[in-house]
Amino acid sequence: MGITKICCIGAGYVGGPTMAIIAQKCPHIQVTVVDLNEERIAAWNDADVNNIPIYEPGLSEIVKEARGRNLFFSTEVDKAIDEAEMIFISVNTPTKTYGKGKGMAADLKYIELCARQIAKVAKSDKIVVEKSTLPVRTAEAIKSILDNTGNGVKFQILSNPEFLAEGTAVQDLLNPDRILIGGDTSDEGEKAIQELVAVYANWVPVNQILTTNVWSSELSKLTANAFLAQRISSINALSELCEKTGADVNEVARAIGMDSRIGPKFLKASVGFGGSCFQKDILNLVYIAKSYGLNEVADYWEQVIIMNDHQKRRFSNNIVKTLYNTVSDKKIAFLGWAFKKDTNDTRESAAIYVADDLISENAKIAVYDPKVSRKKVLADLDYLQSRTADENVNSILSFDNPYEACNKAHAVAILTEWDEFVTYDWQKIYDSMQKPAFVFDGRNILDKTVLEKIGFVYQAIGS
Ligand SMILES: NC(=O)C1=CN([C@@H]2O[C@H](COP(=O)(O)OP(=O)(O)OC[C@H]3O[C@@H](n4cnc5c(N)ncnc54)[C@H](O)[C@@H]3O)[C@@H](O)[C@H]2O)C=CC1
Ligand SMILES: O=C(O)[C@H]1O[C@H](OP(=O)(O)OP(=O)(O)OC[C@H]2O[C@@H](n3ccc(=O)[nH]c3=O)[C@H](O)[C@@H]2O)[C@H](O)[C@@H](O)[C@@H]1O
Repeated sequence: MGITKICCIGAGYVGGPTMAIIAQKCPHIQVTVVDLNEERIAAWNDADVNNIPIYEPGLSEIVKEARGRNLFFSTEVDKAIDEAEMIFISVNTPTKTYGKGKGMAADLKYIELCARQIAKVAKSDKIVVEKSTLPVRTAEAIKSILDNTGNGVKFQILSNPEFLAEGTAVQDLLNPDRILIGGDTSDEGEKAIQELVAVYANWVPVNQILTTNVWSSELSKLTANAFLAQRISSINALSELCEKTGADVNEVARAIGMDSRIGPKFLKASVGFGGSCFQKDILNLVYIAKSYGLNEVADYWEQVIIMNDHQKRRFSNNIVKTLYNTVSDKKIAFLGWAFKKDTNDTRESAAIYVADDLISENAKIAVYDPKVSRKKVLADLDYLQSRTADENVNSILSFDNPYEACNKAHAVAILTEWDEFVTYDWQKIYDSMQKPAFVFDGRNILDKTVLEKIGFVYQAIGS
């Protein structure tokens, strides 16, 4: 038969880019991305594609090509559900902030709302695809809602987790390492799996499309994120030991990464990993393990988060200690606020926690990030509820120009690895700063020899 109409619920960091690529690669399929957030949909529809709500290299060009042809953004959720043969659920699944599992379990209220809405609206058979990252066995709950509250139409539920990383979303979607599709092992389930395989096969080699049972697929997503984050916490744990022993973590990472069994990726020591998913997904994994009574399994994975929190705190403590045990009323310039380069996303960024610690010590934080607004920085700090919004406003200075951010600062802290930071005129920055001028490089991107020659006191992670 072949799918001709797709709907995606959730126009966020995953739904938007993923559907843009499907639309680009499958001109014969009409793709409608819906969201309750009117402002977000309006931004996706902005006549100037540079104003789409998500910054990803290469994305605006693809949206420009497909939008209005076979890619649509809308707030008419019911209409899009009704028309589509295949519905992707790509809504947020944050950590619960209330009730049972607070601070650990995934909050599935948005997922359940989607399932209920699909059940209410659907008049013809649908394939429902879990694109959001979900706890293992969520498909069971979705199926129960669809089958028991629907209009008697038949639903097939597939799990199709997304592995894209922000900042490289377009490339990751165009050339994925693999596409994972989990489904029911019945004949109908197999048929649904093949419908989704056929969509991806428009650009992904079929031998890279992996099909599994639905539980393996759901659990593989949490497992992949746990393994990736674990590598960062492992190298960050060693960075502290390097600082004590005279070893250099970059050299250690290079040496172990050349072992083909270990491999070179995800071994970059840093101020700590951020992003909307690593922490949330590991906490979710820990919660699931605990709920089955697997306490050793839970403790094992929880250590990845404990180490990451330690790494962020260690960075801020070191700034205070090095600046003669007080940062009160001192201007500390933050280069970078996003959780990694090439994205405007700040969720769980290490910068937020480091700034929070320093503001508690009465520091003034001067922020420059090429893609993050002052509004976002303040919202991130307010969310922590460490102090009043007014106090945050008084503690954060925002700049559109990095040289002004660093002017008269006591220290510069690198929080994000934006490429442009390396190209700055560091002599000019040095000349404008208070002396001694300190640089705390939370991303190990600057050249120690060059900076020390200029006169900086330079400290990196793990050396
Ligand atoms: N951000 C990332 O890089 C990745 C995220 N994921 C997973 O994908 C899922 C989505 O993540 P993001 O796109 O980052 O989230 P997001 O927060 O950027 O987007 C989710 C969107 O869903 C909308 N929404 C929520 N409930 C809705 C409803 N009932 N009807 C219509 N719209 C609704 C929200 O308004 C929001 O715009 C999460 O489960 C996440 O773990 C997976 C891989 C990568
Ligand atoms: O489920 C998700 O949301 C996604 O989570 C991560 O992607 P993302 O968080 O966008 O970005 P990463 O490149 O993984 O970086 C995460 C954090 O780790 C940090 N990091 C990464 C690599 C490294 O070696 N060291 C390090 O500190 C980054 O700076 C960043 O703060 C995964 O890489 C994706 O495969 C996954 O789809």
